Amino acid sequence: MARYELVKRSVALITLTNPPVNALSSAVRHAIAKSMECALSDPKVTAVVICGENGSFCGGADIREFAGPLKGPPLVPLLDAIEAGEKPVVAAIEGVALGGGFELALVCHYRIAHSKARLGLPEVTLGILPAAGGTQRLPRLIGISAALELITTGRHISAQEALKLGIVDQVTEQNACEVAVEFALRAVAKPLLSRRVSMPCKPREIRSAAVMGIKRECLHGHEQDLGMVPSLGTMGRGIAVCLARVGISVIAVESENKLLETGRQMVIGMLERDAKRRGVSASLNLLKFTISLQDLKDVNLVIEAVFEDMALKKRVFQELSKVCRPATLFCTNTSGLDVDALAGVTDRPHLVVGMHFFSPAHVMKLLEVVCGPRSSSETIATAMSLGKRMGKVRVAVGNCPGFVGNRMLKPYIDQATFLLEEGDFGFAMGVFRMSDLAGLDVGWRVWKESGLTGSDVDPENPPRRRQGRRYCPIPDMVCEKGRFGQKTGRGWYMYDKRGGTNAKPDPLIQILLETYRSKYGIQPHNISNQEIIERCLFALANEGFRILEDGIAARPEDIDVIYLFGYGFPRHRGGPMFYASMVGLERVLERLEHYHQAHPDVPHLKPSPLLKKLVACGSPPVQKWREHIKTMHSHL
Ligand SMILES: CCCCCCC/C=C/C(=O)SCCNC(=O)CCNC(=O)[C@H](O)C(C)(C)COP(=O)(O)OP(=O)(O)OC[C@H]1O[C@@H](n2cnc3c(N)ncnc32)[C@H](O)[C@@H]1OP(=O)(O)O
Repeated sequence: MARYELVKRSVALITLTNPPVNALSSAVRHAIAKSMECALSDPKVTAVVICGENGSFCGGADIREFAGPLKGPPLVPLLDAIEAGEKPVVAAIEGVALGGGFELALVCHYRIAHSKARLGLPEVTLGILPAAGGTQRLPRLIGISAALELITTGRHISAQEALKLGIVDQVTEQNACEVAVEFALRAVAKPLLSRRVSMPCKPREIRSAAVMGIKRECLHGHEQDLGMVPSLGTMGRGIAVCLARVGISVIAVESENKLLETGRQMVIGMLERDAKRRGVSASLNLLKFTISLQDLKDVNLVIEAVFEDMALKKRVFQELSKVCRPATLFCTNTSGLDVDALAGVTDRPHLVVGMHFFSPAHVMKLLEVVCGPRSSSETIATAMSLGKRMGKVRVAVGNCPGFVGNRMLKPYIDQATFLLEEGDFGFAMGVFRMSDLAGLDVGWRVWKESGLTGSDVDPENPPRRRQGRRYCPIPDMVCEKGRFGQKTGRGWYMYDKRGGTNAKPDPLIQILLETYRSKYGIQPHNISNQEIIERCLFALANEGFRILEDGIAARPEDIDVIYLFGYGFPRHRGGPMFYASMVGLERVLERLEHYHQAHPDVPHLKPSPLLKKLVACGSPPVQKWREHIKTMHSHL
């Protein structure tokens, strides 16, 4: 009822043999159980392939046994044991994988399908529901709506559709069994945890954490001696407070005794005020301050919150790799740098994850958990669970420049500055106040690093264009005057003091704009509120559609949560994606097309393919968009 053989010296090949469709009779279930036992206990076996004889994987429960009493091993524990096994199991699907046969494939860690294979859960056509885990595993794998559709219709799908939905890992024209054996050999060294569809990964318990910050001023010194110059900055202080107030022991790293004392006083002050407000005693005994990285050797997790500089962060992670236990998780609070590049310099890339807090970290609710391609499911689950314990609204996102929130901000801010260039200064100033608050130098540094501005860029050749697209240099001109926003008391607005929050229009900015416009012969014109809103918000949502296409966010609701909790998007509008759906996707598309025609050198205004596709499909409601998205990030 199942043949067991060793192929390629280390792969156990289990072939179901129950003609005509290798249905899961009691004898077949018994044979699978025995074969798996052999495979898992034989040290020569490093991987397993399950296939079916005569070009058919498995037609499901053996309907010939339906009339009698259940005999032989029950299917559900058998399938659970296959999934839980410590050796990779690959399903080689030829012909059909239906009902229980499909459920058998779902417990395998990888699925290879022949191009002519068909898969489905036809139970509904027999008046029953999939009873061997299909109703749980399939939604986890492909999302609730797509799974519900397959479960409730019993529709058979092709191998190609299964690939598109993310059910199979590879489709082949060749012998699926041979391809699966080769695949299994390559899967041997890979972690299995994230391949177990049914098992929500268990997070680790975090009892102790370290928070490291390095202020910008220490950057130069740090280049000479990494270990001794860390210093807890604003983000580090906020994160340390968040950790201590939920009972986690925190080691805060400072660079020198003077800074140590200042940092200690600030954190203790924050915790005492916080405890007073909440009517509890401050958890000061959980805090330790140190200037020695050696003190981090036993912590469960480190949150790096150093100055936003890739080279510096890399050095910090290299140093941490030397000091910390091999199991310590490394989290980075970067707001947009490549998490995988940081993982790559450590001795534990699977234990590296982004935890992007928003400033001030002890107040702002949002936490983006950035999943690098090598972050393990356990690492991600731990970061998500820690965020929950800290009372954060957590969204798992993919790894790309700016992740979700800051990536979408770019086209939004670009539009605001282009509007500033074209029109008068009298429109709603949300973008500019926000930029003053965040610090104008942050974006300026990123633009310099990406070659958009700086001493080696000729601003006049060609003017107002960079890298083949429209570019507005006004923000650079503001920064060149040392106006970095609230922290310098001057930015787009003027403030009564450094760090002041009371923004007043600054005549110097008005003069700067007038001089700039006359230099480039720009005739300012009135810009309607409608155009301002459409160009800023539709460009924002348009980037959101691209983020969904790229698999950086799993669903539009995640983007909305990020904007509601991290960027002050008006609650009653529901977030940029919900807002776009309320305006009407046809309208958003039509306006973006209009603005892109008027500004062909602004690629962010070009409607994204997903937006076009959704409109072509009749503008489905937000919760249905996922069905139209091809790319799915396996961790999200
Ligand atoms: C009891 C403990 C286990 C708990 C179960 C847990 C949950 C699992 C539930 C299920 O799996 S329910 C069963 C789901 N499977 C099906 O509904 C498949 C039904 N079959 C088909 O759709 C088709 O037969 C086919 C597989 C697509 C093949 O179609 P084709 O047109 O190529 O050939 P057919 O003439 O239809 O069939 C050929 C031959 O195969 C026999 N057969 C098909 N499926 C089964 C089966 N599941 N069990 C036993 N036999 C099956 C079919 O009767 C034909 O036989 P003959 O008439 O030629 O003798």
